[in-house]
Amino acid sequence: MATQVGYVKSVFPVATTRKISHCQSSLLPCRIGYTARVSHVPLVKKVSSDAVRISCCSNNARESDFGAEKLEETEKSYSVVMKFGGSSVANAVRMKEIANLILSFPEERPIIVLSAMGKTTNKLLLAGEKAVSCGVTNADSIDELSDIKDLHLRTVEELGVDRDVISKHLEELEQLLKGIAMMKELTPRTQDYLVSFGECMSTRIFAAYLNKIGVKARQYDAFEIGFITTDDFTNADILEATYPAVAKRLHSDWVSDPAIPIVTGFLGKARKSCVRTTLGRGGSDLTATTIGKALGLQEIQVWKDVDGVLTCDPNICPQAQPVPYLTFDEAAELAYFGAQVLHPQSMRPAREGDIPVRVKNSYNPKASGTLITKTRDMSKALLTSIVLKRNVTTLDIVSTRMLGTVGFLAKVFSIFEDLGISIDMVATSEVSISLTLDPSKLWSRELIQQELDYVVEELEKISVVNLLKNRSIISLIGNVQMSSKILEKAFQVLGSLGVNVQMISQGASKVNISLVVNNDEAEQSVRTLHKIFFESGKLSELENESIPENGSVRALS
Ligand SMILES: Nc1ncnc2c1ncn2[C@@H]1O[C@H](COP(=O)(O)OP(=O)(O)O)[C@@H](O)[C@H]1O
Ligand SMILES: N[C@@H](CC(=O)OP(=O)(O)O)C(=O)O
Repeated sequence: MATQVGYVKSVFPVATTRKISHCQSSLLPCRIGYTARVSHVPLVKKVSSDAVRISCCSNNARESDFGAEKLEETEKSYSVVMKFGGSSVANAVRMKEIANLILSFPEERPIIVLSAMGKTTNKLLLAGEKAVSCGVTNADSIDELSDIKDLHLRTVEELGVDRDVISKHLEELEQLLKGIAMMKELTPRTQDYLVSFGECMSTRIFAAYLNKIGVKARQYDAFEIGFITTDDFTNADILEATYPAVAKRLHSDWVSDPAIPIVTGFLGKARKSCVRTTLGRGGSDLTATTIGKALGLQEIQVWKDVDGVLTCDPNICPQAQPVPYLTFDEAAELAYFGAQVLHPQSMRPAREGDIPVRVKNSYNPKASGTLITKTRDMSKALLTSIVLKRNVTTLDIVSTRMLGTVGFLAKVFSIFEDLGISIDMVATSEVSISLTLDPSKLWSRELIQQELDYVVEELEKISVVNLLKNRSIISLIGNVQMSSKILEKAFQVLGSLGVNVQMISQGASKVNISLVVNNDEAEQSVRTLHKIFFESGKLSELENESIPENGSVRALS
């Protein structure tokens, strides 16, 4: 395609060197009234008073090709989004530390995303369950409500901010629990409304504290600034309309009255019913990456209570080590297959916007953490991380009719589609399919036993079905180009433990090999695999290829 040079009346507030890939279409906020030099651009279309859509059809165009002629420092908008999880803002002391941490990066122009304080979300869920249960007639008797009130009022007091910033929320929360106790009804929709109080209060307290110490901050409820989601309460998906809406709102506020935005994580607004939704547990990570993509920021930072993404869940393997670099694909597989450290959907916006994600430890900011990017040097990589997903159900579906039959797989999958049950892993042969069902999607649904019975009933019309519960998926995240080496070692380890692998699948993502084993054998298997791959020498990298002999595997187990 021939290079074209044109001029539009706009300025991009975000100065990045992000590469715009071939024929990618980006919606970027800009300010009207400035002249920007635009090259390689066959199509520039104004879509609102302060945004243009650029369709770029050049292989090598970079965002800097679209830079403003004169972009003053003061005109630059945000550079980074920093998300702090519940453990990072658990009390007044932690909030003060987080404020200092933010201020220790004076060169950044951050947007802050916060989760609810400490275990507040769990307590709100428990309070809801108690309110709806028999025997509870009044919210006053729910201990979790008292704990939530104590924590938030104590924090306000210790930070020296006005308790008015949350007093209305605490009153409303009590009223809501009274209503639930009276009606004995707690729908997923009400549950989302109930848990939203956590983030609404943490952000108000923190914004008030920053203002008190002289740092201008502004609180935002995500459901008021354009986070539009599906109406799937408790696990809503972010809709495309979110990106321009959020960018427009945050950007125009910055232009008219600059202040650090403090945004509620985890929350959105249902497109159809217009009420509050939540993005699934741990959803504040997704809020952060959505903001990162919406504003085309330089970096997305998620601050946790561990030194980054680790080689394994530290609760299973206390020796787990931080992984310095990951690709979006690796991080997404790791999150999807059960590593609590990242929300399963959170990598999607970052990958689409090609924005680096840095996972850092708010308790140990000096630790370098994990940097997640589109690509990394995989030439020496073997294994990156081991992930365990427990309580998985597997189905073995055997049909003699599958041999040479058209449409058998389609029929099987349509049965799951009709019921909205998602499948994690699939392995097929000429006459059989084995698959695993996602436990988080499965067991949170009330009708599940009936639904499973129905699935089996439907499948039995065309096959012989064997349903097996209490299984676990061990996912080996790494360089699947080296799958023979990884599997050779993994099977040596599992064989020495007497563990029978019931199913194996190597996904198209090229970064994940998943193995199904019994629940009661899973943790020991993961611990031993971790010892062999990560603790005995550097087997996780190809540089040092000396694989221990069988004997040493046994010795370690
Ligand atoms: N592979 C892993 N790497 C890092 N942490 C993990 C991993 N698997 C599980 N975890 C757990 O995830 C926790 C951090 O995630 P989370 O609690 O959601 O953080 P936050 O609430 O700060 O966002 C860690 O404390 C750790 O126990
Ligand atoms: N507070 C919500 C959302 C969240 O992201 O929390 P955290 O960042 O603490 O995992 C939850 O507990 O699920």
